Amino acid sequence: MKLSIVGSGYVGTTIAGCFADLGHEVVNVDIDEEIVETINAGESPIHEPGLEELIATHAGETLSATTDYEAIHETDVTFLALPTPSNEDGSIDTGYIEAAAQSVGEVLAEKETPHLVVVKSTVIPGTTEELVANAIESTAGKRAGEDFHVAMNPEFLREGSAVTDFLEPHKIVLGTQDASARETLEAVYDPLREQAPGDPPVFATGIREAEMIKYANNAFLASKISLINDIGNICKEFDVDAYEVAEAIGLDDRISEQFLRSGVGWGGSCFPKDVDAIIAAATQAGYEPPMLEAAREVNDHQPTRMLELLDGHVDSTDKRVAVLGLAFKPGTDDTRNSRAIPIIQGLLDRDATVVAYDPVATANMQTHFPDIEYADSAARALEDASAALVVTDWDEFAALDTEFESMAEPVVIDGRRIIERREGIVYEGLTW
Ligand SMILES: NC(=O)C1=CN([C@@H]2O[C@H](COP(=O)(O)OP(=O)(O)OC[C@H]3O[C@@H](n4cnc5c(N)ncnc54)[C@H](O)[C@@H]3O)[C@@H](O)[C@H]2O)C=CC1
Ligand SMILES: O=C(O)[C@H]1O[C@H](OP(=O)(O)OP(=O)(O)OC[C@H]2O[C@@H](n3ccc(=O)[nH]c3=O)[C@H](O)[C@@H]2O)[C@H](O)[C@@H](O)[C@@H]1O
Repeated sequence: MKLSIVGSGYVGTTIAGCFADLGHEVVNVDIDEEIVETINAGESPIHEPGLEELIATHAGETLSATTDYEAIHETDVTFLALPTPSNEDGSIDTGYIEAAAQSVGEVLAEKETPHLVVVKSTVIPGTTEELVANAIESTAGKRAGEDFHVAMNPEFLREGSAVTDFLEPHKIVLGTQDASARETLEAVYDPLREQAPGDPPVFATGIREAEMIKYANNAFLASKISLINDIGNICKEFDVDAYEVAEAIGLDDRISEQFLRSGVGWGGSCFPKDVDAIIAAATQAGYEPPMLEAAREVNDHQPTRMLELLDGHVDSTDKRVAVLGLAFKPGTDDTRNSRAIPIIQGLLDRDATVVAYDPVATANMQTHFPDIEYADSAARALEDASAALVVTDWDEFAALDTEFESMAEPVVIDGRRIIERREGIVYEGLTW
C-alpha cells in the first residue's frame, strides 16, 4: 500500500522505516528540512537501534521524505505522528496536530479516491473525531465518514527499542468507526502480523476507546512503578530489600515481573506528559483521579528522598558531588523529564558543586544546566567527589570499582540499583 506519515520524529521515522521494510511504499512528510534531507540521504534523524539500517536499505526505493504535503495525494493512508506536548496546566497542546490536519485537508480537497487519516499521536478521547476530522473538513471542503475517513491507532513503542517494539508488538489497537476504515488499517498491518512472533492480537475498537487505551496503558505502567516505589520506600524503613520483594511478587502472573524496578522514578517524554494530560482532561471533565494524582506525587517525591539520603551522610555545601547518569533511561540521549533534573537542581539548591557524567546525554543536559561541570567519564566525575548519586541505570556504572577510591568521601547513593554494595564505599540504595 502507499502510506504517508506526517511527522518524522521518534514515532514517525520508526514506523516509516518499519512499514517500508514490510513492503509498503512510504513517504515521510515533515516541516524540518534537515530531517527530510537526512532520511533521503539514507540516514536516520534519530538514534534507535536498527533504524539506520532500515532507512539505508529503503531510502530512494520505497522510502522517501519531503516537506511538500502534496506527496499525500499519491497515497491511500496518512498517519499523523505529530507531537502532543503539555501546556502549562498539563493538558495537551493540540496545535501541531491541528495544523498538520489542516494541511492534509488542503491536499484531500483535490483528491478523488478514498483516503484514510490515522492518528498515531497520543491524544485525549474525542480529539480524532472532533478536532482532527473538523480541521480536515474545514480545508478539504469534504465530509468525514463520507469523502474521507479517520481512525486512531495508538503506538506503544519505547525509546531505545523502538524498532523491535513496533515489529514485535504485544497488541495492535485499531480504533475505527466504520468497516472500510478498519479493513484498510488491517491491510496496513497484515504484513507485520504475518512476520511478527506470536501473532500479535488485533484489538478492533472505537476511536475514543483507542485514544483512551493509550493513556490507560501509560498511566497503568507509570502507576505500577509509583506503587513499587511506594512499597520500596516502606521496605527501606523496615530494612527490607525491595528488589527481593519485587522479584517474588512478580512471579504472580497477575502482577508480572515487568516494571517493578523501584528507584528514583519515571521520566521521559511520555509518562509524565501523558499522566499530566489525562489528569488534566479528567479534572476538566469533572473527575479528579486520586490514584493518578498519587502516582505523580510519589514520582515527584523520589528525587527528594534520594537527596535526603545524601543529607544523612554528607553536608554537600561547597562540596563536589558526582551525578552519574543524565538520560531518562539507559540506551538513549533523551533527557526530557529525566530524574537527573530535580536531582541536579536539589544539589544546586544545597550549594554543592555538581559534576555530571553520562555516556551520551551530556549535550542535551547542557541545555538545562549550562553552568555545571560535565566530566568525560564516570571515573573523572568521581575524582575528589564527596558523594555520588546514581540516577540512570547504564551498564557501565555496574562495572565501576577502584574508581571509587579517588573520591574525597566514598558515599554512593544509588537511585537505580546498579552499583553493588562493597567494601570501601558507604552505600545507600533508595529502596533497599
Ligand atoms: N517518543 C515515543 O517513544 C512515543 C511517542 N508517542 C506519541 O507520538 C507522538 C509523536 O511523538 P514523537 O515522535 O516522540 O515526537 P517528535 O517530537 O520526536 O517528532 C514530531 C515531528 O513532527 C514534526 N512536525 C511538527 N509539526 C509538523 C507539521 N505541521 N507538519 C509536519 N511535521 C511536523 C517535527 O518536525 C518532528 O520531526 C506524540 O503524541 C507522542 O506522545 C507514542 C508512543 C511512543
Ligand atoms: O508513550 C510512550 O512514549 C511510551 O512510553 C513508555 O516508553 P519510554 O518512556 O520510552 O520508556 P520506559 O522504558 O517505559 O521507561 C520510562 C521511565 O520509567 C522508568 N522505569 C521503567 C521501568 C521500571 O521498572 N522502573 C522505572 O523506574 C525508566 O527509568 C524511565 O525513566 C512506554 O513504556 C511505551 O509503551 C510508550 O509507548
